Amino acid sequence: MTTRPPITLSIAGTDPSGGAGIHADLKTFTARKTMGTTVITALVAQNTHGVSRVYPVDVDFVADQFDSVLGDLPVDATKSGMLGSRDLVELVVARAAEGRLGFFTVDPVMIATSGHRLLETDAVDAVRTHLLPVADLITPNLPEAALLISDDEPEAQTTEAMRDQAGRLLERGPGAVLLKGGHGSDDEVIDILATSDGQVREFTHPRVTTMNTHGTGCTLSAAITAEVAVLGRERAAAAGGPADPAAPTGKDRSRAAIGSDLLGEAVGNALDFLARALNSAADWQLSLDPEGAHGPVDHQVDIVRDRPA
Ligand SMILES: Nc1ncnc2c1ncn2[C@@H]1O[C@H](COP(=O)(O)OP(=O)(O)O)[C@@H](O)[C@H]1O
Ligand SMILES: Cc1ncc(COP(=O)(O)O)c(N)n1
Repeated sequence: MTTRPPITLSIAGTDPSGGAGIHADLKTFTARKTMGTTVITALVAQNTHGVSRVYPVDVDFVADQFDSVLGDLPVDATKSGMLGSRDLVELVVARAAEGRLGFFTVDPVMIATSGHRLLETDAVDAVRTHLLPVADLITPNLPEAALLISDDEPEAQTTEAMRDQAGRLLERGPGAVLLKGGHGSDDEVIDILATSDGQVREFTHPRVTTMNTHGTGCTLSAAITAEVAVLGRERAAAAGGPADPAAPTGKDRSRAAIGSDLLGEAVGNALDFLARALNSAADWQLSLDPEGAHGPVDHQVDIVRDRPA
């Protein structure tokens, strides 16, 4: 009998300094016990001080990367991060519609914490109208949620307003919305998960006092994606079902297989992992020029280091 680990895919841009984007995603996929694969959308020169330049990858080469991964490997769950342009958003929508991405998390990355635009303005509408409906889960932060509702929607300032916006985003067609409250300033961070079966869950964590929050959104969406892959395969094995169905896993199929209880468990596990990673790196000073630097979280927090730091 052959076996295989859960397989995850990240569609995103790079971060050579290792804290965000594809780099954060692959580390997280590994830390959360899946085999990570990637489709790279843009090469980004960035570090803990911000983005200096974006070098977009040609659409046809992104398509070739999709063919390489999806033509060969049975992907259990996928996340998208930085897509950059409208053409790339449309390509990802087309690939999602083919039904080989497994459970599909969309992190609607628009602007880096440092303020640099990572999604062209004319691509926002394609995300709203075409990408959201093919997602099983979207994970906007407070400014992204407002912009995905409309150009003049204000950012939510209260938990009630977050619940309301999560509900309105569900109307755009994703299977679930995790509205992240990391951009607030309260002592507690509240994240709201609303699913299309009408359930709403609130997750609360103490705010960690740290400058090292670069890549938290990437890490969280990758961790949720990995958890869904792991839990989904565990459930399928426990139910005696085929681990690798011959038919593609279409949108309806992955939504049906991943109920809101499993998704709630996956989000809870992923947020706990992120809290450990944030706490572990809270006092890190990595940059040669620490003033104003936003360092990464500790993706390795659960992996024993056998040498002194
Ligand atoms: N200082 C912090 N303390 C605790 N959790 C945080 C902190 N900053 C971010 N998080 C967690 O990381 C998640 C993603 O962060 P957020 O800033 O909302 O998104 P993004 O990185 O996409 O802008 C939040 O939902 C929250 O759970
Ligand atoms: C390639 C890439 N994707 C996403 C982010 C957002 O991360 P953050 O909001 O923490 O800067 C980033 N900086 N770079």
